[in-house]
Amino acid sequence: MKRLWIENGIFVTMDDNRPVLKGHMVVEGDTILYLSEEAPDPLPEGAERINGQGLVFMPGLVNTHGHAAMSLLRGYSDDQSLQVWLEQKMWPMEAKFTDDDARWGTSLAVAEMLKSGTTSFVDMYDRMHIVAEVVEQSGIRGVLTRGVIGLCPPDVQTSKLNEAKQFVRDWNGQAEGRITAMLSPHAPYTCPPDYIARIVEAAHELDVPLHTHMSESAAEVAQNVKDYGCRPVEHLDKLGFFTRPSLLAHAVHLNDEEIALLAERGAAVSHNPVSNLKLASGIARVPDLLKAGITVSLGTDSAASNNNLDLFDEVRLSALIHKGISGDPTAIPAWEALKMATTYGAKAIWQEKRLGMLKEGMKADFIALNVEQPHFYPQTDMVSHLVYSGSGRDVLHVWIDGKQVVKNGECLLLDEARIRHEAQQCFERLLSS
Ligand SMILES: CSC[C@H]1O[C@@H](n2cnc3c(O)ncnc32)[C@H](O)[C@@H]1O
Ligand SMILES: [Zn+2]
Repeated sequence: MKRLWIENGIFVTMDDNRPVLKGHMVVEGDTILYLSEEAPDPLPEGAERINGQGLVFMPGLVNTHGHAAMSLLRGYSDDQSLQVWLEQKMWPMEAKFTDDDARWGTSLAVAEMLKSGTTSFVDMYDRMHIVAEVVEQSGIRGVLTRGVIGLCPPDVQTSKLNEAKQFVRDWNGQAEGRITAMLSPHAPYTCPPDYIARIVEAAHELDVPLHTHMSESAAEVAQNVKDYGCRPVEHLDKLGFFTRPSLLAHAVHLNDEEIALLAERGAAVSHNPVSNLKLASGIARVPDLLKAGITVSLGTDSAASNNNLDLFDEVRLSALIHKGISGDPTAIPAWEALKMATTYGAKAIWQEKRLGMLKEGMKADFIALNVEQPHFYPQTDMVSHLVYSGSGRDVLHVWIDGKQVVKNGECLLLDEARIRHEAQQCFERLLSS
C-alpha cells in the first residue's frame, strides 16, 4: 500500500485534545496512520517523503451547500433579492442548460473548490449523473442530490422523483466511496406538501438523508404562514421531514421555538453567510443555533450568489459578522469558525467518524497551505492566521483518500485550461440562445 511521510510540518488537527502540533504525519493508503511530534519509529519504508517546512497542514474543508453547475452564471446577475434573482434571472437561464453546461459548469466549480482547499462538497442540482462523473474524475468527495422543484404537473413531479431515486440507486457509495447521496425537495415554497411527504417516504425506502433550502428569507416564512398556516420548520416537521437525518441550507429566519425543535430533531444547518448577505436574505442566528446544540456547518451556495467557492471566506465572515451583530467579540471564536468548515461540516454530512480531523484512523483528506508569506507572519497562532488572515489562495497541495489531487496549486486530474475555455463557450452560448 502506498505510504506518505510528511516531515516537519505544522498540523492544525481540529482535534480539541491537541489542536496544533509540529511534527510528522504518515499516511497509508487512504488513512492517517501516524501523527506525532516525534519522528515515526521505525521510519516508514518506501514512503513518499514530503518536506513540510513552510507548510501548514489541516483537514480538507467541507462545503455543505451548493449548486456547482451554476458557476457558469457567476456575475450574470448581481444585486438582486432572492426571489427576483431566482425567478427572473436564474431559472430562465437554467432552463436553457444542456448536459455540456452541467459538465463544464460543475468542472469549473470543482476545480475552484479543490484549489481553495475544499475536499468534500454537497451539491443539489439536476443532471446529477454528470456531476457524479466529474466527482469520479477529479478525485473530490461529493454528497450529491437531485434537487426537485414540484411546481409542475403530477406526472412531471413523479418523473423527477423517480430520477432522484434512480440517482441514489446508481451512485450512492460509488467512486470508491467518495460519493454519497441524498434526496432533496428544493424548498417548502417550491414543493407542495404531498410531494414533500412522498420524498420523505422515498428517503426512508432508500435509507438516505434529506437536504433542502429552508427559511432563507423573511418573505418565504411569511408566504409559508399564508399558504399553510405555520412557519417552515413546523410545516416540514408535520410532513415527517425530520424523521430522516436532515441538512438544512440557510435557516436564517428562525424563532426560539424553531431552534429548540431543530435541536430536538437533530437536524444540521448549512450556514451560507456570503450568499445570505449578497441576496439580502439576512443573517442566521448561528451563536444561538450552536448554543442549542445544533450542528452548524458552512456552505458557499453557488458562484451565482457568492460569487466564489472559497470556503475560507465563509469561515472568516462567520467569525466576524456574528461578533458585529451581537456586540460580543466571543460570539464565534476563530476555533469554532474553523470547526464549522471541518469537524462540524463532516458531522453535517454524517461522516464525522472518518472526515474533518487529522487523527490516526481518519481518512487522509488534507490540505497544505503555504505560510511563507507576509500575511502569515509573525508565525504565532496559526488558527488565528488561518481564520482572520488566510484564504483559499494560500492552498498549495490537496490530498483526498491519500491521493494528491492538487500539487503546487494545479489540479492533477482536471484539465484546467480546457475547463476555463469550455465554461466560457457555454456561457456565451447560453447568453445568445
Ligand atoms: C432544483 S436544483 C437547485 C435549484 O436551486 C436554485 N438555487 C440556487 N441558489 C438558491 C438559493 O439561495 N435559494 C433557493 N434556491 C436556490 C437553483 O437556481 C436551482 O434551480
Ligand atoms: Zn442553494
